[in-house]
Amino acid sequence: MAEANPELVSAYTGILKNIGEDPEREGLLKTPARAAKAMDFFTKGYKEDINDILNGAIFTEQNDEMVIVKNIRLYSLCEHHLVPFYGRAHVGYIPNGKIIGLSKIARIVEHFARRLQVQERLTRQIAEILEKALDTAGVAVMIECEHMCMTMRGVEKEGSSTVTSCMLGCIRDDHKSRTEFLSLVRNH
Ligand SMILES: Nc1nc2c(ncn2[C@@H]2O[C@H](COP(=O)(O)OP(=O)(O)OP(=O)(O)O)[C@@H](O)[C@H]2O)c(=O)[nH]1
Ligand SMILES: [Zn+2]
Repeated sequence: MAEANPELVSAYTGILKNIGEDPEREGLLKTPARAAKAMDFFTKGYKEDINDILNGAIFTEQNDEMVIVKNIRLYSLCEHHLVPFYGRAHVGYIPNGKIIGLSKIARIVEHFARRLQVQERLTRQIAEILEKALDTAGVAVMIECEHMCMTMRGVEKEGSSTVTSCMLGCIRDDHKSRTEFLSLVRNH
């Protein structure tokens, strides 16, 4: 595994000191390096190129029925508090001559989740990249997450969840497509 980023390591050493801990005690000696590597992983989306995910996984196919990948587990970091929010994404689209490898839909979710986010923007970014890459007839993304900034701190509402959606093209405009998406994702 790559070495930890030295600036991040020293920032975490500072955090340990500032919360009243002793970074020299045995249990914490490697903690700044471990935390730096963990933070690098939580934000790995910044270093990825979306084209590496998309390239080679888009195929010509004359199918115009809705495709849905649901219950894609995601973990992200709230940009306001740097604490996790996590849950599931449901992604659907209606092709318009092109389809994408199914695993790439989960990789797209991962790409945009692994950075500092708000749930609304995450939802929209996933929908917009699919629309752009596939020139879809319609796209729908629904995300349900628990925000730890609302459960383990702040308002402390354990069990509350936030649902966001972004619908584009015919799924936004056509009542039947929208209902089809909603009924398929709710049926789990
Ligand atoms: N819309 C949106 N808000 C979020 C998201 N994640 C966290 N927040 C909210 O961001 C807001 C930040 O509000 P502030 O009043 O500046 O922060 P705060 O004093 O820590 O607020 P509390 O969480 O209410 O204690 C809070 O209401 C959070 O619930 C998100 O993904 N989307
Ligand atoms: Zn937050």
